[in-house]
Amino acid sequence: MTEEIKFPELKNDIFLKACKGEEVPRVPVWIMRQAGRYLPEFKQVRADVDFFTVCRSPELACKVTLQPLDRFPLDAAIIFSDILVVPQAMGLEVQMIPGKGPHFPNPVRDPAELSRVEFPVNVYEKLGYVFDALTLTRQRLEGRVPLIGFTGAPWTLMTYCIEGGGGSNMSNCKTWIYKHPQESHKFLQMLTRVCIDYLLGQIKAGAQALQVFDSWAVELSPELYKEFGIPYLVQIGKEVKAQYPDIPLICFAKGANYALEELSESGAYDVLGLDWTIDPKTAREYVGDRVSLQGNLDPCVLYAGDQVIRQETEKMLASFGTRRYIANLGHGMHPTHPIEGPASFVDAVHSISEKMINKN
Ligand SMILES: Cc1c2[nH]c(c1CCC(=O)O)Cc1[nH]c(c(CCC(=O)O)c1C)Cc1[nH]c(c(CCC(=O)O)c1C)Cc1[nH]c(c(C)c1CCC(=O)O)C2
Repeated sequence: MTEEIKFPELKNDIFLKACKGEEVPRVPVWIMRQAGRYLPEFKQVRADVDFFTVCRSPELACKVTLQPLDRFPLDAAIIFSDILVVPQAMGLEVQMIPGKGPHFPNPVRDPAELSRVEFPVNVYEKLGYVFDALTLTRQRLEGRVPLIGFTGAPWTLMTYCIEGGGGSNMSNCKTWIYKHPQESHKFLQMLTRVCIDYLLGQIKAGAQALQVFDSWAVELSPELYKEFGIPYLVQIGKEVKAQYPDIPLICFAKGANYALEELSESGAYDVLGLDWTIDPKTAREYVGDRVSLQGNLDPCVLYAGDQVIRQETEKMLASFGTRRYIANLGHGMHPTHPIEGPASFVDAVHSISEKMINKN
């Protein structure tokens, strides 16, 4: 194992403090997909370079990670990459088709094809470029804010591997679940192992917090998610925590509001992310004081102009309160969002929450 890398001292730790439920002078805010196509400077980088080439070039990945931070006073950076680098590391081809999204030319349609999936994976060999991007970015951040690493959750990754892309009704993947439950568990367990090694590598490379994205949790019934989703999320959180108890772990299981209670009781995560389909007070009732919450402004609010953004942000803050809370959207930025949207949102979170905290 390599020696621990030396990094610049952290100057803004309010995001890390909120993850652990400590007091903060204002509510921290970052935005899912804060680097992306709504930024002209991102589009400029992408004009000449393919999406996964950006991911594989530490200099470029670092550059686009820092772009939103140079525009907005965000309280955390998230490394520029994609959840689909994990299937790539397992030998599956993934293309990013402009205007359409990810595409697997040869999805794993049948359990007999599991032999095509490379396992075990040496993440240092296959995903070393992500680790290099994290180390470089943490250096270049100069301690401005903490750096978040991430992975897709096993269930969400499995849906892409089997369906070959988004936008389907998950019929192939659900056929696996219903018809081949054992093989489904086998595939999920393989993905879980790689996710754990990948997250541990990200911490060693400089990630100061980690988020697990289960973007397609919403596709499973509560009963199926309990069997095919939650246990793997818990395994990931527990194994990473066993080695790095101080690194905050965030779980964003989009649409699985019914899972909040169980996830909060598992002890595997410090923070649970919410989309906009749940009222903050209801979410807090489910999770008690066991975890911090993150979210959950409807991304479409960012189309509505400064006044509406401030009004909706104020309502959101009033409902979450300022403790054990990280402001974010309920899902990622859209490519069509106006650039003024995040500016108003970030400023509203900071100024309104600061007033709320000073009143107390
Ligand atoms: C499901 C998922 C993916 N990727 C990711 C998820 C989970 C989060 C979510 O649910 O949104 C995660 C992701 N993808 C990207 C990041 C970067 C970090 C950030 O700024 O948040 C993160 C955290 C960059 C990206 N990943 C992608 C882009 C846009 C593609 C481009 O630049 O051409 C970016 C900036 C492409 C991508 N990658 C993926 C899809 C479905 C798409 C197409 C979406 C679209 O076109 O809007 C898979």
